[in-house]
Amino acid sequence: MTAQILDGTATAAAIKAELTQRVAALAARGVTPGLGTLLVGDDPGSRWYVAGKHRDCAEVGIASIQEELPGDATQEDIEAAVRRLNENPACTGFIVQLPLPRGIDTHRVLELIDPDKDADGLHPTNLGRLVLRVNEPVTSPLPCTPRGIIELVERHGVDLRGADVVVVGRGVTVGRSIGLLLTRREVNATVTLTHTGTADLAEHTRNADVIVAAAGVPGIITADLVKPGAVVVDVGVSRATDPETGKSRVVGDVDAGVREVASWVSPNPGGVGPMTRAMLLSNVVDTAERLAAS
Ligand SMILES: Nc1nc2c(c(=O)[nH]1)N[C@@H](CN(C=O)c1ccc(C(=O)N[C@@H](CCC(=O)O)C(=O)O)cc1)CN2
Repeated sequence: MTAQILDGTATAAAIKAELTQRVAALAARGVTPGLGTLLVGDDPGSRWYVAGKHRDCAEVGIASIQEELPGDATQEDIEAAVRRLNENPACTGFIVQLPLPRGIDTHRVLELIDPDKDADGLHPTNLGRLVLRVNEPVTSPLPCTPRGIIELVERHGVDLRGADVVVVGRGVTVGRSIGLLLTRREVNATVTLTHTGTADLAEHTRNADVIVAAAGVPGIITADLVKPGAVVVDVGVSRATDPETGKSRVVGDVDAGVREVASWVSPNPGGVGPMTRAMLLSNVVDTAERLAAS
């Protein structure tokens, strides 16, 4: 068996085309959604990611609001910038690009974001809403990567209802939050969360219909850990030097050999990353639509 590809680049492009239509419909009602970003310091990687978010915005017609602070900005400077974005009526939702410089209390900064403007969907209030409102429609921003993973899998025709999903990794952006979405009634999967303290990882993954690999350990998911025909989503982002080109490149958690066993595999890069970006835009458009309807 050679696995089929869960193509995040193509799926994200389709979602962006849908969002372009929704933004045009909002524009016809006099509403322009705006994404704000706060970038602190001059890390080239973070700058590149932020630039990508604004390119995505331009593509679908979302306005861009950019706040930038130098690397020696104080906690107070950063919190003041968050308050400006909270109060800016042109800003429908915003993100604080992570990581923040050493010495900054990141939790304090992130908790200051107005939950209704939390485009990353990771504010404690929004995660708490997902915990508490399990049987109600979601009316708050959703965590982008988990939402992107579910969209990626479902848009390729994979039915998650009743599926046994094993998540590997307990980080906040994926491991901790994805179960909140997968176990909602509209998805109805059963979720096992594994981590570095799991006694026998293989025992869990070998029984899984779907594996979400978000451990950040290159190649941790090898073919012998995968049930034949399972769906494997590669979320891990590590960097390694390519021995042929000498250049740094992204390496995921899923070993190449898994493609011989699985039914579907997400490439990395080109899988979950582009979907996360598309879901950031979706959160902004969803919020703008909710505001326009209220
Ligand atoms: N406030 C946030 N900060 C950070 C986040 C986040 O979601 N919110 N995530 C990362 C960086 N990031 C977005 O900010 C991000 C990383 C990677 C990708 C992506 O599409 N990657 C490509 C591969 C790119 C490469 O080859 O280097 C892919 O997977 O195909 C998008 C966004 C930390 N900070």
